[in-house]
Amino acid sequence: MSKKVGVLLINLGTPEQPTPQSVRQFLAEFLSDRRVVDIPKLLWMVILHGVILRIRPKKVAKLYQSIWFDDGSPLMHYSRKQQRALQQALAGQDIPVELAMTYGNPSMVDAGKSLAKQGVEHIIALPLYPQNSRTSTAAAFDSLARGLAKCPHVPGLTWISDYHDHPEYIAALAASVEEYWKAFGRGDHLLMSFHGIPERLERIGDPYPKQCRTTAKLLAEKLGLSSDQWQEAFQSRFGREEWVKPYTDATLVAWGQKGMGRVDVVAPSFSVDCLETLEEIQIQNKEIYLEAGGKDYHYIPALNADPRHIEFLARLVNEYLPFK
Ligand SMILES: C=CC1=C(C)c2cc3[nH]c(cc4nc(cc5[nH]c(cc1n2)c(C)c5CCC(=O)O)C(CCC(=O)O)=C4C)c(C)c3C=C
Ligand SMILES: [Fe+2]
Ligand SMILES: [Fe+2]
Repeated sequence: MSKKVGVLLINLGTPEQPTPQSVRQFLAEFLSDRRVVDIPKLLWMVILHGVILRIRPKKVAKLYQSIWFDDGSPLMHYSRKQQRALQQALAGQDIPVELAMTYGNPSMVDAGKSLAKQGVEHIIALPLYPQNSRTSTAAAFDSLARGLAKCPHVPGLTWISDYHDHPEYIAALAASVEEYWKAFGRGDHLLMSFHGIPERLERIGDPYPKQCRTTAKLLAEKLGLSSDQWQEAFQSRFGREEWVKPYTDATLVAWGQKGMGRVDVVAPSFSVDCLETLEEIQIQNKEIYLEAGGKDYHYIPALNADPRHIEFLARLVNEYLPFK
């Protein structure tokens, strides 16, 4: 038995415009998701609507403005590029590729309809999160399930839960670091900065932090780095809870205060560049490091639509093909 297969690339979502209204709409949907914030619902709704959505959108809209591209949000720009490139890579196999966001547009429903129109009866869903967390991957799964609930029938489904230790993913990351070093010289230390999650979630079984540590170790091994040449850290802390440590910003302050030389930063939990890499890592964290006394700081871009990344994604899809 064989059915036509299609690929659904999934990422987080992003505001339509770098304006407070648009950012508020995005944050309201994202931060209302119980997979992302799981404190008691009534309390959280009061904090979210009473405080956070009144203050944060204005501040964060300015940050988006500082990195916005001519054609929109960087996350959307690179996600579209990935979709087109993967579509091309899989064209010979007649496998269509659609893009959907967990929050906002393009929606799961629109992407599903488009795949159905192209005759797809089995979807390979590929969340572009190398490491699996309830706050990202599981949230994407819920969003897909909500989308499918609106469809007349549910197609076959293959869910790629993570690829944090896939040798070709590690090789693509290592090649991007080496290429960067070849073009711009090499720092004394490599900081691998992953998006953080609350520490409490790791204690109750979220596999994400452990998978990040594995990715970091494998990348260091592939690059031939000794333990004093690299470190992993976790960024983008939100709220008052303790998040997984070490924190990226605190690490950079400590390194700067020691008067360390050049630091290179790579972000292996981000498939595409976005606010958290282009603004938080490339702008904010650079300032933090230099102000603390560090000498030089470079951000190594995400894999985005790099040919090696697309080749890896095409291979991953092929490894998960249900009908061989
Ligand atoms: C409780 C808060 C958050 C958790 C948990 C969280 C997990 C998480 N997020 C990503 C990937 C991205 N997050 C991005 C932005 C972003 N993240 C949070 C909060 C949590 N994330 C907020 C509030 C924001 C918006 C910006 C802000 O207000 O500070 C983005 C970038 C989006 C963009 O438009 O560019 C990405 C990507 C992962 C992978 C993850 C868990 C592993
Ligand atoms: Fe986030
Ligand atoms: Fe951030």
